[in-house]
Amino acid sequence: MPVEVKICGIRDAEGFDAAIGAGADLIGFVFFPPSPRAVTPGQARALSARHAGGPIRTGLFVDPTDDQIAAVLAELPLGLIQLHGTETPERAAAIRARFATPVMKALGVGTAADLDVVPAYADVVDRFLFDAHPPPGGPLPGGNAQPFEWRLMAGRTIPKPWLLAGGLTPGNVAEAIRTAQAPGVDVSSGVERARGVKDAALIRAFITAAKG
Ligand SMILES: O=C(O)c1ccccc1N[C@@H]1O[C@H](COP(=O)(O)O)[C@@H](O)[C@H]1O
Repeated sequence: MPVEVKICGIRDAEGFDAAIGAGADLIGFVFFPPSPRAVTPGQARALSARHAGGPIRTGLFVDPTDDQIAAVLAELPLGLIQLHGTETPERAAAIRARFATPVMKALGVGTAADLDVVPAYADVVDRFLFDAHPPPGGPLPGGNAQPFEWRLMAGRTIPKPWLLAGGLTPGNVAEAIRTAQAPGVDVSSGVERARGVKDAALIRAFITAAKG
């Protein structure tokens, strides 16, 4: 199976077009205002309309209310809702049911014990994303360019498709995939020339390295 690649935090046409052109499987729009990558639903809709079909449009939310999700879906159909906060399995199930949209739960990994919660989500989400824990007291629960020990994922049976994230770059993604035995990867900081500013050449290099 080819490795799946998600390019997250797309905010402009350069990043969107580069991700599409290089063959991204998923594109992430961040609907979390404190993030330097945040977009409004209208901005995401305009970007998404540049290309019909193609990558799964993923909406990234952090402990969202139903109203926040509804406001986005009113502008832009999403193929996947990414929950990157402290959403419980019950909350993830409720979001999935109410919006009839697949859900990906992001989980922070620092030790093997962090994976103990996976079974609780297995029946109520469609995908998992494994990211590093955020720095204590930091403003963002993800998107911090922080890797975790990739070997913690090796040999694990994860009951749904999953993406490896956290501190990935064009230079380390191939090794990360091999070490974690990851079926997919997700990147934000590693394909930016400045915080929140995607770089087309880095996006192309990342996708080439991940899929190569
Ligand atoms: O990207 C963000 O700003 C962000 C904000 C809040 C929660 C998650 C966020 N990003 C996710 O984190 C992973 C890892 O990011 P990075 O590559 O280490 O910068 C990213 O792929 C997004 O899914």
